[in-house]
Amino acid sequence: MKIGICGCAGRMGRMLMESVLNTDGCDLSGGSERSGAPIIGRDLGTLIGREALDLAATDDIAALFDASDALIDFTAPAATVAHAAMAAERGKILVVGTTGLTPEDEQALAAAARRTVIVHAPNYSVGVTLLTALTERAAQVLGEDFDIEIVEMHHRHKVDAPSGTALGLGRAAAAGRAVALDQVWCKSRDGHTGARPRGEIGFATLRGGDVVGDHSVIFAAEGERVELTHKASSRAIFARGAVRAALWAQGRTPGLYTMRDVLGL
Ligand SMILES: NC(=O)C1=CN([C@@H]2O[C@H](COP(=O)(O)OP(=O)(O)OC[C@H]3O[C@@H](n4cnc5c(N)ncnc54)[C@H](OP(=O)(O)O)[C@@H]3O)[C@@H](O)[C@H]2O)C=CC1
Ligand SMILES: O=C(O)C1=N[C@H](C(=O)O)C[C@H](O)C1
Repeated sequence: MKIGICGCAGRMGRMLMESVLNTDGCDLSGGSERSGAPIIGRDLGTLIGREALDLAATDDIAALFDASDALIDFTAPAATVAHAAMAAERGKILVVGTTGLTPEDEQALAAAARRTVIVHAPNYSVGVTLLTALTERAAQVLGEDFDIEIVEMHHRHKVDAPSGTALGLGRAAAAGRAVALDQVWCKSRDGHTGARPRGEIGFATLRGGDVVGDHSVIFAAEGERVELTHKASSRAIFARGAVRAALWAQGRTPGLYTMRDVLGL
């Protein structure tokens, strides 16, 4: 399978190229960055500290899509929406890791997925995908006597909050309680907030240093507390999961899939 990487010079883009090159059955077809980026024209192999690959970073997205069976996109919301439209036009598989999408961006992805296969997950690690399934089940079993709080910490460069994973965990908890997350969430607190409403799902965001990604879901009741935690110490886990998702997507019916579909969770 020929896989192209959108945002190839980013923290995840570099990891993704490494992962494609290390995976049997995958070939790296190229990598893109935005027009005018200083990296355009640079060899992708030397970009990740390997031998030259004779593939240059490009801003010619159409050419990259035409050269690829699947694209993996960990970029920024506006770029991801444009890439989804191009994947739909050209019938290419798209694996999206970008977070911070607006509801309108998510609708654009869903529209594109009527014409091609799109996998979209805020976190491609096996551990977080399991944590998501466990969160849904725990919320269902524990019920509203347990207050749910989701705490996340990421590196100082992260631009969106709460993290896509935290919101995904919130959605799973809400699904376990058969409610819509946006009816019960509290994304931050400040000042005289009043007592905590029953049924609320709260979020707390920490940023600092080089933390790859920590997430905890806390179920707190009178007399007991359950905490489910995942800590990522390498971005390689996300990259491996995304490449696995691209391979899984081959031959699927057009639609919008998640990492839970890929892992059967
Ligand atoms: N789902 C998952 O498992 C994970 C998701 N993420 C998410 O992935 C995204 C990227 O994270 P990260 O790699 O840390 O961020 P980076 O900022 O390091 O990388 C993003 C890259 O995409 C580039 N880019 C932006 N617009 C375009 C465009 N139009 N065409 C091509 N490239 C473009 C950026 O360029 P420039 O710098 O010029 O803007 C940058 O090089 C974030 O949304 C993050 O939350 C991260 C880890 C795991
Ligand atoms: O920006 C990051 O770094 C990460 N983003 C994802 C998110 O927003 O959940 C996943 C991971 O935790 C790393």
